Amino acid sequence: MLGEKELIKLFPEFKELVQPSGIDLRVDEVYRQKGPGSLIDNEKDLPELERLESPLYTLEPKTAYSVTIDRKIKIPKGYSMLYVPRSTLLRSFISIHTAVGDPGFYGTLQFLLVNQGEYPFTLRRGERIAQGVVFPVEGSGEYNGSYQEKEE
Ligand SMILES: O=c1ccn([C@H]2C[C@H](O)[C@@H](COP(=O)(O)OP(=O)(O)OP(=O)(O)O)O2)c(=O)[nH]1
Repeated sequence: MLGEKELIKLFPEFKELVQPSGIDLRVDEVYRQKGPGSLIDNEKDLPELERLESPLYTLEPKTAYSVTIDRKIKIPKGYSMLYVPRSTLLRSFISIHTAVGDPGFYGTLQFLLVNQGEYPFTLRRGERIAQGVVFPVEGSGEYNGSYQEKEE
């Protein structure tokens, strides 16, 4: 796992968010599901989303939300990222579900956030909700899938 010094070199645009062993990630937009979806023969039909008004998001009990992270990230070739929740959210009955960040990915990260509790939870746009931890990967190629965005 990479530490602070290496992380600042690899992710200079996240400098102020670098922690001893990861990068803090802040919530940007929050969406509710608006319709059905499917995955059949690897054909994706993602559910329609409805954006919640910011900056104060009210997360209703037993409800799932799709959330974006507040700046685009470039994962350099030769490295992967895993995303883990901020423990304050877990202590508040909020879970965050994430996948792997691939070498070469550029774009907006999107996580699933679920209020598992019995009461509403209020989250402000820009709060830190997760941490990305980075590992070197040997012999990797680069991600070029459907969520890859064009680098500016
Ligand atoms: O929780 C996560 C984890 C990763 N990513 C980003 C970075 C990752 O490189 C990219 C693609 O993730 P993955 O390979 O898991 O997605 P897929 O469904 O297999 O996409 P594709 O079909 O385009 O390969 O999405 C997220 O937005 N959220």
